[in-house]
Amino acid sequence: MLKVNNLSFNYNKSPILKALSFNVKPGEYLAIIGESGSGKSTLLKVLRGEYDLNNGTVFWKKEQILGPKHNLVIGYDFMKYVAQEFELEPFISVAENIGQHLSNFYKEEKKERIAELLQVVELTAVATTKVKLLSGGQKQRVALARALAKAPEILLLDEPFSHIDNFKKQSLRRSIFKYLKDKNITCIVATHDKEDVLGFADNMLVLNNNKIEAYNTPKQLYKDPKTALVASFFGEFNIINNDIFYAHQLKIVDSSNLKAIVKNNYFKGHYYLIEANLNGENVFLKNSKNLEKGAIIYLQKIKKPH
Ligand SMILES: Nc1ncnc2c1ncn2[C@@H]1O[C@H](COP(=O)(O)OP(=O)(O)OP(=O)(O)O)[C@@H](O)[C@H]1O
Repeated sequence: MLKVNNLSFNYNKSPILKALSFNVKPGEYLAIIGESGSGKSTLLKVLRGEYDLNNGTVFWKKEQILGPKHNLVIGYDFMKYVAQEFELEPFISVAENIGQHLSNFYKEEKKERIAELLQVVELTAVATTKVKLLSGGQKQRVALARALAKAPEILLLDEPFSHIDNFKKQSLRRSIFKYLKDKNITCIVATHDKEDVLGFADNMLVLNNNKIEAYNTPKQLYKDPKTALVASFFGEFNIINNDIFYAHQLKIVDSSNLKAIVKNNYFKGHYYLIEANLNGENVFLKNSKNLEKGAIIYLQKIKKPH
């Protein structure tokens, strides 16, 4: 179990993380979300021992994670971290980068391990290509495979799919998260993208104002977002009479006391997102057809989220 107890951290005077406490079980996937600058990357770095804490403790099983004041070399062997800027060796091949820290003593095992990881990150076709010739997204996948090479107990990932194109992203996510579950690797991922979370993460931690604003399963937070920040992670939402409603929870009806004027239509594929003005406030709803600007519509809240 990763046990984070009362963790506080500042780079200088102003606090970045204040009194955070949470646990992550072996094999669990915890997603860290929050606005840009909320401290997601900082939290990952602190968890790997890159900085000394101002207060609190972090333990993995019986071992305390400590910062540079206590360790000559930053980091721990059982934990791997993939930063937003991944550091690879540009002049050697993809396979060589992945196997860089694997022992040459067991040549056959090393070869098999590299082949397995190339498959997980879907890079078998470029195994012998020099890394400097790869795209940003391919490099990101090499960094992921390299972090997995020595089978860490915990993996810390900062925006792991941010450089990867939409065609590849979904299959890659499924492949990576399945691999991590199969191998019981604990995983903490900082992300902006709900697609990294929904269907994969066991729990979600929302950082805001230096603190944990919400911590629960993605399903629970989706069904009952207590704050606008949590709701905004999942999609367009509205606050009507102090209640939060997603865009799909507003329906157009023949008449109601929620009278709105259509301002804009956005084509979204299988639906249109309609922006309308309701008593001076912007509201968003989903509709199968686009609507004329200026049209008067009546809305009904179709489902209370909780
Ligand atoms: N090395 C540093 N020294 C001083 N301040 C820093 C340092 N790194 C980050 N910060 C500050 O700490 C705060 C949190 O930054 P952090 O990168 O952890 O946020 P984040 O949530 O990961 O953001 P993003 O989603 O944009 O990556 C920001 O205000 C940032 O300016």
